[in-house]
Amino acid sequence: MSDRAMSDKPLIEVRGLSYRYPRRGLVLDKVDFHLCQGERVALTGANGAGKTTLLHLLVGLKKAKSGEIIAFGEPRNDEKSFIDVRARAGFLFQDPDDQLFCPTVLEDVAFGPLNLGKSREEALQLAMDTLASLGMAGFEERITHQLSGGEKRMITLAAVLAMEPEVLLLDEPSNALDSNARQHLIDTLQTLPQAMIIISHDADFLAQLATREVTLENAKLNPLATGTGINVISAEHEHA
Ligand SMILES: Nc1ncnc2c1ncn2[C@@H]1O[C@H](COP(=O)(O)OP(=O)(O)OP(=O)(O)O)[C@@H](O)[C@H]1O
Repeated sequence: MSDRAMSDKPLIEVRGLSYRYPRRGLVLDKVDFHLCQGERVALTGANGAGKTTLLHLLVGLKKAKSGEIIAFGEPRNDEKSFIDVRARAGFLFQDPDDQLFCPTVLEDVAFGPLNLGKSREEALQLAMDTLASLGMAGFEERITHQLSGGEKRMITLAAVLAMEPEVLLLDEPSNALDSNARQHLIDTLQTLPQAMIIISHDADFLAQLATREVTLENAKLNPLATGTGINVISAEHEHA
């Protein structure tokens, strides 16, 4: 089945996207990409290849030098239009400390839903339910900045999922997780309905999750893996 067969209309589509940092060569050179319903796309490439930069561009945290971003059916090119994208695409940052800023875990996880207009009661319930679904019940009153790296990673995932996003953008989600937590994360992500882009250097993690793989090399995005050789899951099979 072709990549597009899951849905006629991609949730996110990028055409000819280019980006360069000041005084640097192109980190992305006319990149084309699409994410459709039902897909879990592995985004791979060497350190510094531009993977995080691409995800930042998709949600407007950086502004492309040229090219188009169409998200949820609309062209996105100014800050106002990207606010809507960020409400609908849950971004798990590479460093949990960039994402956690409230005193307690419960406040951190409830922050997103509150910000999206839920009542305090609804947001707190959603936060508690999400924490429980990730095996993190009991962490509600913990002081966020005192958590271990792996605990912070799971709390940031809860904070993202509590916003009930349509798409997940996960930047190295298995970093800092022990083998039990990592397997629990894999099991959780396998059950989620959202389409997702997963950046990871963990080939086994991707092999258990990804329905296809794209890789960044020399600023170009290629549809086939050159390095990891992960065995991708057939989206057709998964969603039959
Ligand atoms: N603010 C910045 N100014 C200049 N160069 C930057 C900046 N941020 C990132 N870069 C450079 O851009 C390149 C791409 O960075 P990016 O973080 O997107 O890579 P990555 O593929 O996610 O890497 P990793 O796998 O190591 O996380 C790297 O060479 C990085 O050093």
